[in-house]
Amino acid sequence: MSFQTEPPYTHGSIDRSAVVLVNLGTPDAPTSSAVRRYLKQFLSDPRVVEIPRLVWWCILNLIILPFRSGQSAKKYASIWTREGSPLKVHTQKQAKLLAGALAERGHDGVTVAMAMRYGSPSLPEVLARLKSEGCERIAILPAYPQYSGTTTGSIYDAVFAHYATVRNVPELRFIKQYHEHDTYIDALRDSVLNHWEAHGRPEKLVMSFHGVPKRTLLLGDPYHCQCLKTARLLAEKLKLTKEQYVVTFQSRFGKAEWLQPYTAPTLVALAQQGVKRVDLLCPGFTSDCLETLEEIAMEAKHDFETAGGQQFHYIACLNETPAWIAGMAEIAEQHMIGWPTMKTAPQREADKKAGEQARTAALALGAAN
Ligand SMILES: C=CC1=C(C)c2cc3[nH]c(cc4nc(cc5[nH]c(cc1n2)c(C)c5CCC(=O)O)C(CCC(=O)O)=C4C)c(C)c3C=C
Ligand SMILES: [Fe+2]
Ligand SMILES: [Fe+2]
Repeated sequence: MSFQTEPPYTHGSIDRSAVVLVNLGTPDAPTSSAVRRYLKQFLSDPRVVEIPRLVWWCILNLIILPFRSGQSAKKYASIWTREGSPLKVHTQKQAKLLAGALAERGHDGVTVAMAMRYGSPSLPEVLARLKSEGCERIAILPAYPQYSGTTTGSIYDAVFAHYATVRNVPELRFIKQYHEHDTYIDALRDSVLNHWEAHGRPEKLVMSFHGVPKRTLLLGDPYHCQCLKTARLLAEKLKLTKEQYVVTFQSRFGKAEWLQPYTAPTLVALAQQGVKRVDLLCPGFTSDCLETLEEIAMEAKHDFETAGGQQFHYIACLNETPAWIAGMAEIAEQHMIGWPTMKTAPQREADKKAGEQARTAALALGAAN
């Protein structure tokens, strides 16, 4: 086992801190070949599909990739923007705004980067860049409020795998979950209330989370419980009764049972029961993406209306809303406690001088030897 070549260690160098906002990833283009590349990497992750590897390799390569890549590419094409894939565009903007929010809160010398678990920019390339920029403290901030082994757990795997090749590993902090964090719940509440102020209230609020196989719940994954907690806290902040909202799970993949109730059949049942208007939000997604813009705002809307529903309102994800940017800054800040990111100007000047002195002393020692 050999490690990556380290830059020479220099005494007194000023270490930076970094926050890495990590999202799932998305294809580079809405084409069959780009989607195939993305799906191959994503669906080959044993955290995502827990089927014996050889069996899954055959299913993935012989059935899923040949058929799904083209179908998914058409869906991606329907939501693609001039700037690119919505998931990537939002994550990039969030990272930039988060840097500004941290600076406004008095943090200095904190780099904010964004990375994708699958596709680009990849975690290894971003972590390597941060090292070359002298970031000696890294906080990993997954874009997922609820922990699941399939998402956050997989980000951890990729971070560990990267640093397994590095000799001088930075100090690492991992933000595991923020499903009950006040700033997150408040940001969700604000976006629902803003929507209601502009468009009036629905008969039912549907909170749709991405699904996972039910088996993962039975095997100890906390994701389901965390989704229900988020929903309960949001409902409380909105002062909703149990009859006024419903929690559902979307994006089922394959034939196995996933978390229930499923979103689309629930919407059809509501329409058939005579519910005329539903508002739907996806609290588990912090940025809009294929699963919200196509599967929900287009397909699920169509399902509801075809079954007799009259008004389907999709409430956008938190994206770049100021309340959520401030929320992310607060969450990141709480995980950077003890890091020297809050420095006064005299402290920075003193650090600089101490660094210069240490370098001069190291050079003098080198010359004497
Ligand atoms: C195969 C199993 C899958 C599991 C388990 C899974 C969990 C999971 N996913 C998200 C968030 C997102 N998923 C997205 C797309 C997507 N998800 C799967 C499959 C599983 N997800 C597939 C095959 C796809 C690709 C699209 C398709 O072909 O249907 C996205 C959107 C990506 C984008 O480019 O916009 C997000 C976001 C969570 C939160 C989660 C478990 C909690
Ligand atoms: Fe997914
Ligand atoms: Fe989907």
